[in-house]
Amino acid sequence: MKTVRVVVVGAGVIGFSTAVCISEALPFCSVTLLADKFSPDTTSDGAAGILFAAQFPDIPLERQKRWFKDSFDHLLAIVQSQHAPDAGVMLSSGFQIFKDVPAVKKPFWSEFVIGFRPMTDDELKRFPDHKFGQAFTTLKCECSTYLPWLEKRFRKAGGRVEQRKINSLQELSNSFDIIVNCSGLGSKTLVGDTEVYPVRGQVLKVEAPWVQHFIRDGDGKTYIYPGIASVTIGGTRQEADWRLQVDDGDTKGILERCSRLEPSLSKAKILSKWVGLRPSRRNPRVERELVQLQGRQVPVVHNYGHGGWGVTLAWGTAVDVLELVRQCLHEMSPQAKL
Ligand SMILES: Cc1cc2nc3c(=O)[nH]c(=O)nc-3n(C[C@H](O)[C@H](O)[C@H](O)COP(=O)(O)OP(=O)(O)OC[C@H]3O[C@@H](n4cnc5c(N)ncnc54)[C@H](O)[C@@H]3O)c2cc1C
Ligand SMILES: O=C([O-])CC(=O)C(=O)O
Repeated sequence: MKTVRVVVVGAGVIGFSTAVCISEALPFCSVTLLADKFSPDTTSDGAAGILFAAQFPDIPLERQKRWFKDSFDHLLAIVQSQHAPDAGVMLSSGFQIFKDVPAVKKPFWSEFVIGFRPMTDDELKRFPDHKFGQAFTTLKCECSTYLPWLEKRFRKAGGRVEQRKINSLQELSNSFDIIVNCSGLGSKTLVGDTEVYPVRGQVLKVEAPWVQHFIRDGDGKTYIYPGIASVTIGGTRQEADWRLQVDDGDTKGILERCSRLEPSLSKAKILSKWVGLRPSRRNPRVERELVQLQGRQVPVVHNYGHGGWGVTLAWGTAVDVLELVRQCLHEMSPQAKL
């Protein structure tokens, strides 16, 4: 089969996962990953990286389960291999706690994480403001280590990397046969998607090696995630807020809320403060379409809009994109064996 030129736009966790998936599975494709920002300057780099998810309203639950399971199994296999220390992935055990008993006590992903169970009354005593809790072991994927590791894996599979900003998909249509759009919040301007919007999140990294378990308030605004070299504490969820500067009021609020859950954190040294804009959308967009570019129909596969769950869903949605790229290839060349 003739070499098919594929371009993946985006060097965050969605772009690199997708590029690795395609380049490893389809060796007759030449894959280029193109982006204006690379690690450590993407949104993905600052994410806490905990594998955890909320349910999207209009995506079939079976598909969301598959996204979660594929990602979990992929990262768990890394943890269980000799690559774990280089890839920045670790197991993480802890608690999600609720001030009021939630309507759904067993989220859809509870069957994929390890040892999911309700917290005991004894465990809940530590959190007098909370009435209910879930204990489980999940994974934490630190993208500032994971992205360079994926990039090496991508290059090993023959992938090429280029740093530049694209103002329109037209710029790519002469050089590539298939365009894969993983540009996150950039899709707002790149493909004119008015549905994608920022949800600002601020987090701090603190030195607190004695904190061994994660604690997440079910409201999604307060969390403590021990990581490989530091503990990420957060956070904020500010819709349609484009500010990338650290806000001192948010820093104070994060320290107060987290110290209420884990009082020893008031003594922890702050190592860094960070703000990122979650590429949010009612549902992530994982689909293909034909776009008229420079007088011809070009297959474009989209994979963006994962909001606060991009690290969690990256590998699972990349597997779907691989299937969508296969469908594009089949339409371009129905006789080819893929
Ligand atoms: C505070 C915070 C905590 C988080 N914690 C978690 C967590 O614990 N678990 C979890 O699963 N998720 C978490 N997230 C969410 C996660 O960070 C995102 O869902 C994820 O990073 C999105 O990845 P992405 O690759 O789509 O976007 P990005 O990482 O933003 O990457 C987008 C890429 O597209 C490129 N690009 C965009 N436009 C163009 C253009 N026109 N031309 C060229 N390149 C372009 C950019 O340069 C960049 O390389 C968190 C987010 C925040 C802010
Ligand atoms: O909500 C969490 O636990 C972490 C996260 O994904 C985010 O801040 O977006």
